[in-house]
Amino acid sequence: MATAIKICGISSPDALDAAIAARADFAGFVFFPPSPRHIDARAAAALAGRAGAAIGRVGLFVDADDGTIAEAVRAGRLDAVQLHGNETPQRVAQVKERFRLPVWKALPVANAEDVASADRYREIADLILFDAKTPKDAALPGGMGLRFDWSLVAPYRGEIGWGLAGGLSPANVAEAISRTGAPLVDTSSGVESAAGVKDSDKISAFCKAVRAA
Ligand SMILES: O=C(O)c1ccccc1NCC(=O)[C@H](O)[C@H](O)COP(=O)(O)O
Repeated sequence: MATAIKICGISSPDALDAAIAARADFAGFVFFPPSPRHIDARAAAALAGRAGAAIGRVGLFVDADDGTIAEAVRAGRLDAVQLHGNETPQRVAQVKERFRLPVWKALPVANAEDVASADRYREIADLILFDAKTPKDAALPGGMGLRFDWSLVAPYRGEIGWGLAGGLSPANVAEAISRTGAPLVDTSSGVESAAGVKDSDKISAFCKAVRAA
């Protein structure tokens, strides 16, 4: 089966157009003000209108309240909600019940126990996104271009879908897929020219590399 592609942190029409032209499956919209990729509801609405049905829209939140998620779901016409903070299985279940959308739970990975913790979200989350664990004093809990030891997820046989994130780029994504068998890959800073600035050529190269893998 083809590996699905998510380009996270889309915040401009050019980046959105590049992701669609490169036939990425999902555009990630970041609703987290400290991020250089943060967009507000107005920008999300404009991007959603431009995207139409050409690409799936995943809203990324970090320990957000229902009001924040509701506004973004409406404005960005989101197809899925990605929870990238310390959300418990109970909180994931609440968000799923309240918004009636697929919920992706990001899990920070530094060791085998972190991967095993995905089991807590079984029958609750729709997809687990394994991402690199950021240092305690990091500015952001994701989107830092850090990768983790891919051999940790290679044995993962969870019952729900999963994806791989963290430091993926056009140069390493083929190797990441061949070493992990990830059904979905997610990148952000690996397709940027500066923090928060997506590079259309890198988006195109990333998607080509995934399809060639
Ligand atoms: O991208 C952000 O700014 C961000 C902020 C807060 C939480 C998560 C964030 N990004 C999460 C993603 O989905 C990224 O694609 C993932 O962490 C991989 O990022 P990168 O290592 O830069 O490819």
